[in-house]
Amino acid sequence: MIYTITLNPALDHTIETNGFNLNETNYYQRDYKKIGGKGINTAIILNNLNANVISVGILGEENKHIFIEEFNKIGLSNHFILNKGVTRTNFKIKNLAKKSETELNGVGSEVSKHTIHQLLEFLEKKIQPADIVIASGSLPIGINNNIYNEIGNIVNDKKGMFILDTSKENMVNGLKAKPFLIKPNIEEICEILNVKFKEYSFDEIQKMIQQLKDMGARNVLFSMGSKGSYYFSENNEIFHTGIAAGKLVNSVGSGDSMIGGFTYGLSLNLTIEESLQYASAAGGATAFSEGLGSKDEIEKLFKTIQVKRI
Ligand SMILES: Nc1ncnc2c1ncn2[C@@H]1O[C@H](COP(=O)(O)OP(=O)(O)O)[C@@H](O)[C@H]1O
Ligand SMILES: O=P(O)(O)OC[C@H]1O[C@](O)(COP(=O)(O)O)[C@@H](O)[C@@H]1O
Repeated sequence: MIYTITLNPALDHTIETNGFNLNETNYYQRDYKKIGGKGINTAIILNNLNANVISVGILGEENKHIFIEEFNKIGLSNHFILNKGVTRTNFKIKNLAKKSETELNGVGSEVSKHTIHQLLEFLEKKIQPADIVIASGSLPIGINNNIYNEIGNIVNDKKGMFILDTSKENMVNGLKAKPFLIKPNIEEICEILNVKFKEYSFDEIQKMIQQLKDMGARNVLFSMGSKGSYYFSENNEIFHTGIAAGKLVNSVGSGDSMIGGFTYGLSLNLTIEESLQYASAAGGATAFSEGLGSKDEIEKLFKTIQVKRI
């Protein structure tokens, strides 16, 4: 079984505008809302690919129905602990003229100790050897930044495989549980290592990846948006994966989809090259649609992805 954990889900509200000026009244052309949050996005991709996945996490009582209705519609198994208040809305402002995306994410309602305790109890009871557990995203107020370390330790005790996708101190602490995989982009690597966010040479990147491994990461999938990705394995192999060709529609969720595609390959015991092809195909399929990539699109793009051992 694959579990995805989303402690801070979001309703993603995309606003498309031909441009706007700060401190003025502006009008936008179109908007749409999708359920989101990193683990939920990854679970939807895995569900689209017909993998055995359960989406787990915390939802605000007040707008839970929006998520539950969508889970039921797409047939996604789920187990969410309900918390007082509302699940946050994250605004994604797409400037069509400038081809730029600006994100304004909510911090989320405060989560009670009892809620998080219930979630940890559920994981303790359910996780079996060889299960894959993917924990992703930021933390709402009230949750200790050591939580991904705690979850990782539960997964390790149960002999499962732990995958972690988060940032800053949540990642620094989570790395102590030695996750099988992390998938940072350059901005996240800079935040974790506390260095300036800028362009780095490949040699510098390799040193930064080694630092992440020294902190606990076993394998690192370094994603670079439309420049593809590098996979640095625990056996010191390096693979470069190219991207699918297509028209960018909305890249929100591409990173989460990439983790979904890669995990799909892992769950089927595919080769590392094939898993990387699924990772890039899923990321691309999502980038080329308003929501998340469909099975048909991912399978179609899969065949076009080049993976090269460096
Ligand atoms: N415009 C794009 N065209 C094709 N593939 C893309 C595009 N944007 C993202 N992807 C795919 O999705 C992966 C993850 O995207 P990325 O933007 O790096 O993630 P994140 O949102 O976590 O920073 C990329 O490595 C690539 O394979
Ligand atoms: O939990 P965080 O880090 O605040 O991020 C949540 C946001 O990230 C997303 O999961 C998208 O993430 P990616 O674009 O990195 O795949 C959105 O659905 C959501 O709004």
